[in-house]
Amino acid sequence: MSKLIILTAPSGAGKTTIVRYLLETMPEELAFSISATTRACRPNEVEGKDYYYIGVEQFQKLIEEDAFAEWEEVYPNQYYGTLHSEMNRIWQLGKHIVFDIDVKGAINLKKAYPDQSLAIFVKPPSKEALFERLRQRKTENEESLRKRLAKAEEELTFENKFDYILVNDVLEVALAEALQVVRQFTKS
Ligand SMILES: Nc1ncnc2c1ncn2[C@@H]1O[C@H](COP(=O)(O)OP(=O)(O)OP(=O)(O)O)[C@@H](O)[C@H]1O
Ligand SMILES: Nc1nc2c(ncn2[C@@H]2O[C@H](COP(=O)(O)O)[C@@H](O)[C@H]2O)c(=O)[nH]1
Repeated sequence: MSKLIILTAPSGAGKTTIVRYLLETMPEELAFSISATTRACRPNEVEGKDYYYIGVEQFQKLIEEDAFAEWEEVYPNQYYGTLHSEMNRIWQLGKHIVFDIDVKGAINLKKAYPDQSLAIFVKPPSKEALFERLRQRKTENEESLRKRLAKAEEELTFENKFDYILVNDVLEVALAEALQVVRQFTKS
């Protein structure tokens, strides 16, 4: 049976880094769920690989058409969502689906697929480390950085809602632990 591996965390905790490693290490078994988003494409990102970049109007039309398995307005006027069509695409490949989604989206997806999903909360070693990682990544301007840090404060209180808490302190340790947990889950 195809399974759902959901990685969630406050912005900057390292879930994209961990997701990329899992996909590179288990390419035959795992595929990434490419979300739709209304946020702008970053210089290092690729349409149809990192996200499907769409406008707010199109996003709202898709909501009305019930095209999303889950969606959230993660930041004001920035929508992100998992399309049913994307999940079907990966199921047709016969692979397990890996998600990189926000905390509320992860809770909703887990509720929708309780028997076949593993929801992993990636936890930074400290708030200071999280803030520093986000600043160092240099993807955000002052305003979006402030919004992400404010939201992170709230999201850090949700860790007990998930199946597994993965502390991402030393990256190599976290990657090895993530791989072990995912291998065990996909075999079960
Ligand atoms: N263990 C670690 N130690 C130091 N830096 C790290 C570690 N893990 C990830 N990073 C770095 O921290 C930054 C944030 O990581 P990443 O982009 O993976 O976070 P994220 O949780 O996916 O954030 P977002 O939700 O904003 O997309 C990146 O620059 C990444 O290289
Ligand atoms: N609920 C959902 N959240 C999603 C989805 N795709 C990504 N995300 C989350 O949004 C934030 C911001 O991402 P960024 O790429 O702008 O840094 C982060 O927490 C992602 O995990 C989705 O389909 N649904």
